[in-house]
Amino acid sequence: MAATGLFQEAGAAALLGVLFHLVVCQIEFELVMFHFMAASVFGALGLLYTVGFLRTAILVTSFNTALLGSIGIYRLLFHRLRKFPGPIGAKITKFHAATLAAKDVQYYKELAKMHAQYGDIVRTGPRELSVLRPAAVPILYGPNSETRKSTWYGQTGNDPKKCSIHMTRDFEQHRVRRRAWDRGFSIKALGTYEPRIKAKADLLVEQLAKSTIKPMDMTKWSMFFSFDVMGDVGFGKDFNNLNSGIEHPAIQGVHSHMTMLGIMSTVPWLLNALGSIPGAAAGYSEFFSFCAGQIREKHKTWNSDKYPQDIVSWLLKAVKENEPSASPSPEALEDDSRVVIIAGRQVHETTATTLAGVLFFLAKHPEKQRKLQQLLDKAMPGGYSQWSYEQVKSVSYIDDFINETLRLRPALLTGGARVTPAKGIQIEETYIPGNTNVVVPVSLIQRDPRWWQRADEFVPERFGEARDEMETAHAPYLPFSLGAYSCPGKNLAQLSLRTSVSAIAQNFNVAFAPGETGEAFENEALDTFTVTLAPLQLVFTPRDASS
Ligand code: HEM
Repeated sequence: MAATGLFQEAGAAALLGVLFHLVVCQIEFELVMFHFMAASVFGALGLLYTVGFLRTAILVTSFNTALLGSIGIYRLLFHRLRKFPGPIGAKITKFHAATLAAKDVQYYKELAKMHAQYGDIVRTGPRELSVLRPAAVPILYGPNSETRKSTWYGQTGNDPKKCSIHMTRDFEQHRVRRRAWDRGFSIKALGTYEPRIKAKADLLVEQLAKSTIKPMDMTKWSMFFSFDVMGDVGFGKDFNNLNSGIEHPAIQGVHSHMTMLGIMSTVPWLLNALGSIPGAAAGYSEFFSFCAGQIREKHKTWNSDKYPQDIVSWLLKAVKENEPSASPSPEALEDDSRVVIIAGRQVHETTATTLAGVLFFLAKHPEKQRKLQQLLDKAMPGGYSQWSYEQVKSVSYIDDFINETLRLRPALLTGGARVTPAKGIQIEETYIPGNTNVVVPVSLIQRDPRWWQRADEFVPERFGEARDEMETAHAPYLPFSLGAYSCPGKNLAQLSLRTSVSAIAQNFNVAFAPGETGEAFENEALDTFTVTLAPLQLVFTPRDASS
């Protein structure tokens, strides 16, 4: 009799598990996963206290087995994406992606294998598709796109009043807040950053001159340059990386967590849930308190008559003047200030990885390096002492070099996922249902030989004199993303890159250090949302001494 009762209770728990799934599969459950997990633990403890261990174990097991079974069957057989091809594991759970990412932290390579096996549109998660078609680019990322930021952006919490612009999923709130950011990147604002960036480039040149004694790891030094620029232009602070040759302590903690984050952020709710556990973000505490301290200091020394000299001051100005574009709370302002250095919870070292990429290609293609140097020499015959940003901008080959680097080595390998509107979207012959997370794998589409001639070769000329011949205008290219959520820092990044690359190419001949082949740098980039690079040992020979 007791056994029958227990059996009935287990059946009821299983039924509850299935019903629970049927209710929650209608909502974005990822965002309340932490609350569900916490409630489950308390519920199980309550049961343990009232009905004892054996019955609790049976009830919990029945509920969870039925819940997971129901989820698995639904996702495989009844889900609106059931007809899309992809690995079975990916159709059932995003932990499949986490397992692939954990292999070598090179998810983009796993994604390439999946596309080779399953075609242009692959189901890479229960409600996620990866689409390798140029037609998808304007539909997902174009200025008129009806898609929105996907669940991935809920990983630091989903309250638009508290999160940064990058994690703001509400379209209207995002649009209004972007104005404060865009002011910090206006032509006039960039004009105030320009001499300070040149000063950092001078410091870098000084340090590189020492490489004749000892090769320099340019993965590291590109990072030092770019963080010093962001310290100055972002906060009005000297991070002192270039002088000391040591990473600022506030960013060390963030850096050491990148691999783990690269893996965990493949599961949209995991970081959100872990981040809700007190103490889980301890690695970030120094960085968080650094940013909070900077805001406090700026509040104290605020002078409303002074033209803002850095990006955070532009954001603070919007707050002080009660602008609609202002960060809506002190928490949101702090999170925004963190975006200057990191996006989401990943280090925002996009400019650094691009600079290191340009230096890699300079060393790998000496003939292209010479071409760049000759063009710079022609524009500034008096050498570096005659350097001017106007002249650098007149050398369009420098932009071609940067663009080609960003094509072959985009700083965001996979790109941001977007969620489709309720009515769905049509990409050529394929209808993609509503409420689906869709991503275009940037690193794959920008190398696809169907749309790029000599796709794997480094040919900067495709963005310049060979543009028509190589049909560049028709090929999918989106290293800064496009549309409403595209990078507001693009012009600043270009300013930093043009300044540093021209300074290096004018002053030095760049070559691989003895024993360095560049292979590890080329092939072992880690996919940690933004990319993490292998070391790159280079030597910089002063040009007047060698050429
Ligand atoms: C070569 C350098 C850079 C590249 C390739 C790059 C690329 C990107 C991309 C692809 C996105 C879209 C991310 C997404 O869809 O989730 C983005 C967003 C963003 N970037 Fe950059 N970025 C660069 C430099 C910068 C710099 C220097 C800043 C200055 C702070 C910056 C600030 C931002 C911000 C605030 C966003 C979020 C925009 C929004 O959600 O509205 N970026 N960037």
